[in-house]
Amino acid sequence: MRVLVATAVPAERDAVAAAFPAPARERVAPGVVLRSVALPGAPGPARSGDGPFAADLLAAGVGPAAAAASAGAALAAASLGGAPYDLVVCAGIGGGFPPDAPVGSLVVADRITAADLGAETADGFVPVTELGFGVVTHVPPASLVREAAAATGALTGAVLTVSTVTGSAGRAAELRRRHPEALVEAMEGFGVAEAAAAHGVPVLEVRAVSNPVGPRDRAAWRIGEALAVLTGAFGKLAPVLESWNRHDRTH
Ligand SMILES: O=C(O)c1cccc(C(=O)CC[C@H]2O[C@@H](n3cnc4c(=O)[nH]cnc43)[C@H](O)[C@@H]2O)c1
Repeated sequence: MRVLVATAVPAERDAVAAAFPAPARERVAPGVVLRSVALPGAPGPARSGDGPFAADLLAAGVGPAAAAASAGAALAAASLGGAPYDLVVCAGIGGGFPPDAPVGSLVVADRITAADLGAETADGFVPVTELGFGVVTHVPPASLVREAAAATGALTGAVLTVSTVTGSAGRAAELRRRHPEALVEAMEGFGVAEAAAAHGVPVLEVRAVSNPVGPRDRAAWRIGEALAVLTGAFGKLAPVLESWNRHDRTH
C-alpha cells in the first residue's frame, strides 16, 4: 500500500512522521520534496500494491491551489516512476464548528467540500456546480472512512475547504447554514482531492481540531495539542490503511 500524505506546513508533516518508528528519508521529485516513512517490513519507495504500508509525506503549502499543485506533482512523479500511489491522505490541523467538533478532537471527512468555490449573487452564494461547472465535493471511500474513524475514535462529517480562514461569528453561522453536516473547515482538502481524482486515486482527509471556527483569536489556537492528536491518529491509522484494499472495498 503506497500512500501520499499531504499536509499544509512542515510542522504538520513532522507530526505525521512522528507516528512512525524510523526517521523519514528525504527524496526530491520535480516540484516537490517528499519524506518517506514506513511500517516495519514495508517495501521501499520503488514498490507499489496492497502490501505493507509505506507513505510519502509532503508539506504541500497552504490553501487549495498550492495543495493541488504539489499533490499533483507528487502523484505524477510516482506514476511516471512506475510506483503510483494507492491512496492520498490530506492531513493537518483545522478549525472545528462548535459544539460538534471541539478543540482537540479528530475528524475524518466523509465529504470534502469546497465551501467558497462559486459566485455571490443577489440571492446569496451559488456553488460552481449550479453555474454548470466542475465539482464542489469529493467523497472518500465509505469503508475507509468507517475503518479510519473506528480505529482512531474520530468523528466523521463534512470537512469544508476555504481559501479564507473564517474570522467572524456571522461567517461561521453562514457556512454552517449552507453545510449543516460540516464539522471542520481547513484550507487544502479540496485541492488535494482534485489532484487525487485527476489521477484516479481515492482520497481521505483527517483533521485535528486546533481552534473553533468563529471570531478570530489566533492566540487561542491549540496548535501543539492538535499536532499531538495528529501524531496519535496516524499511529492508529497506518495499520488500517495497510489492510484497506481499494479494489474490493469501495463502499
Ligand atoms: O505556527 C505554527 O507553529 C503552526 C504549526 C502547524 C500549523 C500551522 C498552521 O497555521 C496551519 C495552517 C493550516 O491549518 C488549517 N487551519 C487551522 N485552523 C483553521 C481554520 O480555523 N480555518 C481554516 N483553516 C484552518 C488550514 O488548513 C491551514 O492551512 C501553524
